[in-house]
Amino acid sequence: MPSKLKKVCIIGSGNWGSAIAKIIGKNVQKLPQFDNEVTMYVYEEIMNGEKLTEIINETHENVKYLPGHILPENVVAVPDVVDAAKDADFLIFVVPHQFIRTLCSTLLGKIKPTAVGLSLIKGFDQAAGGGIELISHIISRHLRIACHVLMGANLAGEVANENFCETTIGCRNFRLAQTLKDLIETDYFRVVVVNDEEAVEVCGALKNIVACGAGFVDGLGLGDNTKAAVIRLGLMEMIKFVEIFYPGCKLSTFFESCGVGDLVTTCYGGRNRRVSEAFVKTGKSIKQLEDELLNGQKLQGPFTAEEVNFMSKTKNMQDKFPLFTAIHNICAGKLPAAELINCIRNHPEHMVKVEPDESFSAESEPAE
Ligand SMILES: NC(=O)c1ccc[n+]([C@@H]2O[C@H](COP(=O)([O-])OP(=O)(O)OC[C@H]3O[C@@H](n4cnc5c(N)ncnc54)[C@H](O)[C@@H]3O)[C@@H](O)[C@H]2O)c1
Ligand SMILES: O=P(O)(O)OC[C@H](O)CO
Repeated sequence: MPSKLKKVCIIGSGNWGSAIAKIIGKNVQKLPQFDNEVTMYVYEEIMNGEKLTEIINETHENVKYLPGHILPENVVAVPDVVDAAKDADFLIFVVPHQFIRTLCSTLLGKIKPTAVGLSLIKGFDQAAGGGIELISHIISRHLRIACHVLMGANLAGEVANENFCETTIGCRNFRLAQTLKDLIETDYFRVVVVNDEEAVEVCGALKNIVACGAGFVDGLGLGDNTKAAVIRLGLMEMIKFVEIFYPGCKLSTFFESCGVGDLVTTCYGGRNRRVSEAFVKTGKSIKQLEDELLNGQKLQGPFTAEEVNFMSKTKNMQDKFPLFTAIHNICAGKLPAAELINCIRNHPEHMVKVEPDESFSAESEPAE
């Protein structure tokens, strides 16, 4: 008789995938409704002549993407994504966004039709017709399963160190919300669940563009006031983006960990910031720096900036997103980084915002 215990598969084993595997691996051991074994799809690589999956299963350490942290022994590395996912009731998607379509094609028809997805992937993909598509929507559409999201101020290394932080789950299904929270939450990793799924996911994707801007500011040596301006204008463009393309989302979502929280952490401690700073200081390309500095980890910001720019250009809306546009042009080598501030100096957010009511006009006109 098949087991009634719920099985979890983590699709991805990079820096964040491995950190979340550490949490989920421990949590399932405490939750009676879950099977003890957690499968983790590992994109196979050879490290010093040995397969990464074999190293992980023998030493319980992902020596390439999360060295120095021991994963629970019930997390089993599997090199074939179908083998890893086929029996799972919960699929945790945590690969760099550029790989999601291929993985979905491989998984189509090979997973449980009742499986539930949770995407931790920060990014978008281009949609036909000049727009963007949310990663959770790509997963839902391709695999015909529900897919919720988790985004937050969560630098993987700090989470793996068990330093306190918060995260946001976007889930409209009330019953599932509690199960997902139980699966993810620990005493150092606190989860807030909101039902504003799209806004949570858009925040997670767009903050990576802002992080590149913060890195350019650091590379140019402009200091913390300028960085604060980039963070604030970035937040305003994130809100504008959601207002235009995902109407009905809530402003309050931007005050969750997925919003301002993630903007702060990513603009000070993230990989997008670090590579963007080096881009200004060294003059090397983003791709070259990604290869040199990240040891196989992937950047999401420059890709996302390109995707968002493609959409705003197609829809003739570049003037609504001057910061996102400038960051894309700098990443693409079309604009010198030093031009960043000139591009945002006259940002629409700097317009006078006081309404011309009676009291305003009376006080502002000098008396005759
Ligand atoms: N690292 C973080 O601090 C962090 C925190 C929160 C969210 N995220 C998000 O999580 C997602 C995954 O990031 P990450 O940090 O775990 O990954 P990562 O940057 O460490 O990426 C490397 C991963 O990509 C895999 N890979 C390489 N080529 C592949 C291919 N062709 N097909 C499939 N996989 C391939 C590698 O094996 C490795 O597992 C991203 O969207 C990221 O924005 C990351
Ligand atoms: O290192 P980054 O720039 O990919 O950011 C990592 C996380 O998204 C921070 O929450």
